[in-house]
Amino acid sequence: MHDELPLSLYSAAQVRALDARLIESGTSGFELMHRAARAAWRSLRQRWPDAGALTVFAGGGNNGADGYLIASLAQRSGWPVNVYYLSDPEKLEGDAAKAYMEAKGTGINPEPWRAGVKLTGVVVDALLGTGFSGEVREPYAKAIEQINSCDLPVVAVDIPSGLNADTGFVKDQAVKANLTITFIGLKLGLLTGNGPDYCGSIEFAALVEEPQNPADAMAQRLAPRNLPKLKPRKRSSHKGNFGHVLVIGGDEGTGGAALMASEAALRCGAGMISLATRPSNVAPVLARRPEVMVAGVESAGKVIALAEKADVLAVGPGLGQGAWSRSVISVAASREVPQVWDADALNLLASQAVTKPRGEWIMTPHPGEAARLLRSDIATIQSRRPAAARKLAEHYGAVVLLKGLGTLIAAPDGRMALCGRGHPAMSTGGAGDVLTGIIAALLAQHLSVFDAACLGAWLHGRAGELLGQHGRGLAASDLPDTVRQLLESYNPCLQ
Ligand SMILES: NC(=O)C1=CN([C@@H]2O[C@H](COP(=O)(O)OP(=O)(O)OC[C@H]3O[C@@H](n4cnc5c(N)ncnc54)[C@H](O)[C@@H]3O)[C@@H](O)[C@H]2O)[C@H](O)CC1
Ligand SMILES: [K+]
Repeated sequence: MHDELPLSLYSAAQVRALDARLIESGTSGFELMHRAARAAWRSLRQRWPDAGALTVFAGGGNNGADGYLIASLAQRSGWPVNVYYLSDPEKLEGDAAKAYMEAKGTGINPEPWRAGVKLTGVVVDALLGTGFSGEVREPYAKAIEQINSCDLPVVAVDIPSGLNADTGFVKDQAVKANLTITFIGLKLGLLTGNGPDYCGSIEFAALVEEPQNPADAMAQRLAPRNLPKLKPRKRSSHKGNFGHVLVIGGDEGTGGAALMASEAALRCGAGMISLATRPSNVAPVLARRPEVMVAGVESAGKVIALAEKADVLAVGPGLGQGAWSRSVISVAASREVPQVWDADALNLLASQAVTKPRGEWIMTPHPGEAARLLRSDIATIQSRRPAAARKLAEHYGAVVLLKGLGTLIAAPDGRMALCGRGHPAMSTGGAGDVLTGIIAALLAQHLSVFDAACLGAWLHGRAGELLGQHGRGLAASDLPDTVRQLLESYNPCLQ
């Protein structure tokens, strides 16, 4: 996966600002373009050394200019090159005009793109980069369709054309690349939403030596080198040092969800785990996990006593939304201890059947729950994931873990992280309940709400990848053991 990529993630506008700063500080834009073209050509040749030919689709801006320069490099290396332009290059200005002239100077004869032109070798998508906005206009849309229908390798320059670099959203169509080489700043949209499906593998070229300043970026990508850590355990430790998690959930018939959350909290190191659930779930939980202090509760009364002993609450797994659910969740809302709310807890909050908790808390909505919480719809949420996560965080005063490809973690103070880990095999019942338990255990072991959400997301996603290697049929209850091993390998229990 992408662990060698930079940690800072940028919007297109932030990259353009970085660009401008580099140019102001003396590096010419044309020089940056040459560096970009050389980096792209180097990656392309490494990946397809025997392709022997290039077909470049050039747009009407500097992304197109990159394409002209890449074509020049290929031409000089003896590869036959076809360049098809989507905007009249004679109208290009500044550096882009210079790039076009350079291509012509190497004997390239760019032609206007039209449907049915012949594609050979490796296809280079230099149509749209950070200057793309709105919906892909014609004839770009048809050119993208032709690129996507050819069975040749496709390299996207900076961004797959048609992909929104800030949100990872694709409105109609975008280039489906085998490889994306992106420059100066890694764009957030390449790693979230539709981005991973369109980028193929991602390579990054900084083009300059200057280290990146995270303050300039929109988000930080989570990787082993920047993950939050639990403190090593003293030999004199006892279970009270590692917190008492109370899971509130498990309506009739959904006790398994509450059990999985409890099991995950256990496997992630919480000192004690209690579970407040429907009485009918008590026996099966005890049978499976005697370590979990399970109590059958009919309504809020008994939950209050349990909640008073808990350091952390995990609310929602298998909770349901009926009268019993509304009664027991009201206890959580009244408590000040750190909490993680998921699933039906969020649905009850969205329907205003309960108020949000009083203390620090984390919500872990999937896009559907986020839509309900924002009175919106899934398509809208997915079209602006970063903004949706941020809006939820501000509105509810919570750390928001917005699930979906490229999980986003947003804090009310504006911090944002992205977890690129995960696997399609994790699309299985219970995976979310396990995440809730993991996060609760990390809160119980004294991580902050933002750090617990970040580390929890990463452990969960990475464990899913490891188990996903065995294909479909990943059972959510397989995750906690793998998470436990991952945690130990990344953050050893003893000094
Ligand atoms: N020093 C630099 O600037 C460097 C830039 N790099 C490359 O340049 C692009 C950004 O170039 P820019 O000219 O700002 O924009 P684009 O080329 O991405 O796009 C502008 C181009 O696209 C047309 N357009 C915009 N939206 C649409 C749409 N919805 N449908 C159709 N056409 C659209 C617009 O009319 C213009 O013609 C950056 O990505 C890099 O590739 C260098 O790599 C580094 C130095
Ligand atoms: K592009």
